[in-house]
Amino acid sequence: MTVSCEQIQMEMYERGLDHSRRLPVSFEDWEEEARKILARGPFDYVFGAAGAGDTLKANLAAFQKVQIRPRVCMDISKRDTSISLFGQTFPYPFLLAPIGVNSIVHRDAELAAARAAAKTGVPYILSNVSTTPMEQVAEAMGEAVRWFQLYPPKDEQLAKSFLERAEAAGYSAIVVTIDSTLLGWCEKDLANGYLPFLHGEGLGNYFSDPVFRKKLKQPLEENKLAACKLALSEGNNTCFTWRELDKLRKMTNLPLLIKGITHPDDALIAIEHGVDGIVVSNHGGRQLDGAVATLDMLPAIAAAVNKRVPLLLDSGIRRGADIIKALCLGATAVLIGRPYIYGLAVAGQAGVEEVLRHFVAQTELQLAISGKAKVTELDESVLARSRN
Ligand SMILES: Cc1cc2nc3c(=O)[nH]c(=O)nc-3n(C[C@H](O)[C@H](O)[C@H](O)COP(=O)(O)O)c2cc1C
Ligand SMILES: CCCCCCC(=O)C(=O)O
Repeated sequence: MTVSCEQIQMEMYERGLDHSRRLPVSFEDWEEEARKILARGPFDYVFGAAGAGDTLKANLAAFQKVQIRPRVCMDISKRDTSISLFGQTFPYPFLLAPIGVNSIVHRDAELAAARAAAKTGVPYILSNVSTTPMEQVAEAMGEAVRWFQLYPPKDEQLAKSFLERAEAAGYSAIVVTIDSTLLGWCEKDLANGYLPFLHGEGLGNYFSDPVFRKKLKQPLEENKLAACKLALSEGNNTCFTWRELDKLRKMTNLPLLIKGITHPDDALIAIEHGVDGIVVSNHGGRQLDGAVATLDMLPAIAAAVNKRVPLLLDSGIRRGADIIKALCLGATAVLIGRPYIYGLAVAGQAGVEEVLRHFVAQTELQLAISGKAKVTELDESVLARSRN
């Protein structure tokens, strides 16, 4: 049974009476706690963005520009935050975004995030560059819903192997990320000289893959750095075009989403190439600095796509209000990124659970106070026309 926003709020007020049990509430406080706990390299890796960070800032500003126009005296006693995607019903309109290398923020890494997602009923998208191999994460999640994110490697046999392993381990959709065929210019990481993959972090799926291991000139244990560099070079797949997407499409019957779309024309091309869903994303401002904010592009993409496939959105989701705004502008669901990683850094699985409970409560509360009882009733009429 799901808990209501009132129950979650009451529990938080009561727990707050006991100072020793307090956890952060706002995104900014989780971030600040994580900053205190983590070493500079890992913190900057998560916090940082490409270049001057203009896109990261634009993502957040785009949400502030949109305002909700509430209606009052509506019957909001029975609230429904559930959505349907690919024939499945999910209790909330959000999923956990694929975020790699969780081991740099907490020793339990992806296992903690995945367990928290499973416990809360939120689908988990496991990153291709997780530290924990996908089979171990699947085992920790039992029957809970999980999707697998792929950075398409240059080697098609390796791509096939990743997809086959994901399907065998019960991942029920594939998210192909296409905005990161080169590493972004992340100034903090360059200044810190910190790229976790070169330390062997985030390569659990590669190191456990038989196709990848066969490609190594020396056994992994004898030359780990060479293996790390090979994995990175597989992921830096600048030859990936729509033709390669066609090949991936043929490799799996699972629903396939493309992540990293910000242009309506690319959304249409992706549909022509058989994708089942689109994630409107600029990678949280970590790739192209100066790129458009995702929320700003959502209406044009939604108009072009015209409900042929579901749209998901990420980059800048910090609170329940952001989720409501994205849904009003045409998203079926959103992905939560940095907020849950800060929860993981601060308190492991319990921290991710807490962050997710806040999103659960806020989504329901914001929905209700907007005057709507179901998230599926949200549309542009709920917003004030004061964008830009
Ligand atoms: C530390 C970090 C690692 C990430 N790793 C991946 C990844 O492995 N695969 C992927 O598709 N996106 C990755 N992303 C991008 C997220 O999936 C998502 O698009 C982004 O976090 C959304 O922006 P936000 O966190 O500002 O809301 C990563 C983001 C961060 C912050
Ligand atoms: C092929 C390796 C790409 C790693 C990018 C990790 C990531 O998505 C991020 O840090 O952002």
